[in-house]
Amino acid sequence: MKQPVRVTVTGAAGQIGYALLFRIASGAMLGDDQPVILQLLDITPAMEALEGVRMELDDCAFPLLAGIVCTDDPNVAFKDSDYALLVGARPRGPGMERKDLLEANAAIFSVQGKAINDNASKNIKVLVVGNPANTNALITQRNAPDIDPRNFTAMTRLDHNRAMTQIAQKTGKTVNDVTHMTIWGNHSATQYPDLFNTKVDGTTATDLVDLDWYENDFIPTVQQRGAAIIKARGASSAASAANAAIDHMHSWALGTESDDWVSMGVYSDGSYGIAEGLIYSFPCRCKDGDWSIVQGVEVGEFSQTRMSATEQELAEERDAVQHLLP
Ligand SMILES: NC(=O)C1=CN([C@@H]2O[C@H](COP(=O)(O)OP(=O)(O)OC[C@H]3O[C@@H](n4cnc5c(N)ncnc54)[C@H](O)[C@@H]3O)[C@@H](O)[C@H]2O)C=CC1
Ligand SMILES: O=C([O-])CC(=O)C(=O)O
Repeated sequence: MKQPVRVTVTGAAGQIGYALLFRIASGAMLGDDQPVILQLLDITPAMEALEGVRMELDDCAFPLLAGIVCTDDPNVAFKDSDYALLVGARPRGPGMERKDLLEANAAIFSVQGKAINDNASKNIKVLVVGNPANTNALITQRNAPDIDPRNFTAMTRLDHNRAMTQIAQKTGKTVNDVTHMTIWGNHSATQYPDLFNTKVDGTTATDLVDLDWYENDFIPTVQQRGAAIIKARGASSAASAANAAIDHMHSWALGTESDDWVSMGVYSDGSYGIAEGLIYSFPCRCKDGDWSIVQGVEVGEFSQTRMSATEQELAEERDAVQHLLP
C-alpha cells in the first residue's frame, strides 16, 4: 500500500465540495491504490455544516480515506499538503460575469497563497476552481514565491468537457470519438474553444460542421454554459464542476492518454505569443506528475483573434488586482 497523500479542499462545506470530497475519498482522483488524508477548510460559520460532511465521509467507510482534518485555519489546512483544490469562494448569481467576483474573492487567494507558501509541500499541485479562476490562480501563485509557479493551475476542464459533448452531439458521435479538444485562455465568456484541431473519429471537426454553426452556435454555447446552468438551476454548476476538478487532477497526477491532450489553465511561458506569467488555458499533456504545453498546434487567423481577445481580458484582470500581486 502507498503512503497517504494530503489533499486540501477549500470551501469544503459548499456545493462543489459536497460533490467532490466523496469522489476524492473513493480513489477517483488519484487512483484506487492511493490513500488520502483530506484537509478541509471553510470559514468559521460553516464549521458545523463541515462537521456533518465529515460524519458522512466517515459513514462511507472508504478504504482509501486515511484521515480527515476539518479547520477554519488556512495554516492547518495546507500543512504538508501535496494537492490542493481551491474551491472556496463566492459563486456568481444571474446576470453577473465571473470577473464581477474579482473583488469579493481575490483577497481569499492572497491569504491562501501565503498559507501554501508557509506550510505546504514544495511539490504541491494546486488547482484553482473558485472564480474568476485564472486570476485567482495568479494571485495564489504570486503570494507563494517559494513554490514553482508551474504548480499553480486554473480549471478550464469543465469548459473542455462541455465542448466535447457539444461536438459529439452535433456530429452524432459520442465523447469517446472526440480527441484533441482545446480551450484557450480565460475561464470566462471570452474563452476560445478550438475545433480546428479537434478530431471526431479521426476527422477534423471543422470539416464536419459548417463555420456558421461553429462561430454562432458552438462557441457561444460553450462560453455561456455556466450562465445557462445558473439560469436553469438557480445555482451554479456543482456536480459537473467537481467532476472536471477530478479529471484535471487525475490527468495531472496520473498522465494524459497517448497522443491526446487536455485543457489546463497554466503559467504561460510565452508559448503561442501569450504574455509570460499569465495563467492561460492551453492544450497540455501530462506525464510523471508534470504538464507541458503542446507545441505546434495550428493557429489560423480566426483562432488568433480570439486567443488574443481572451489574453487581453486576462491582462486586464491581472492589472485590476495589482495590489494583491507581490
Ligand atoms: N472553474 C470552474 O469551472 C468553476 C468554478 N466555480 C466556482 O467555484 C466556487 C465555489 O462554488 P460553490 O461550491 O458552488 O459555492 P458555495 O457557495 O456552495 O460554496 C463555497 C464555499 O466556500 C466557503 N468559503 C468562502 N470563503 C472562504 C474562505 N476564505 N476560505 C475557505 N472557504 C471559504 C463558503 O463558506 C462555502 O462553504 C465559486 O467561485 C464558483 O463560481 C463553479 C463552477 C465551475
Ligand atoms: O458560471 C459560473 O459562474 C460557474 C462556472 O464557472 C461554470 O459553470 O463554468
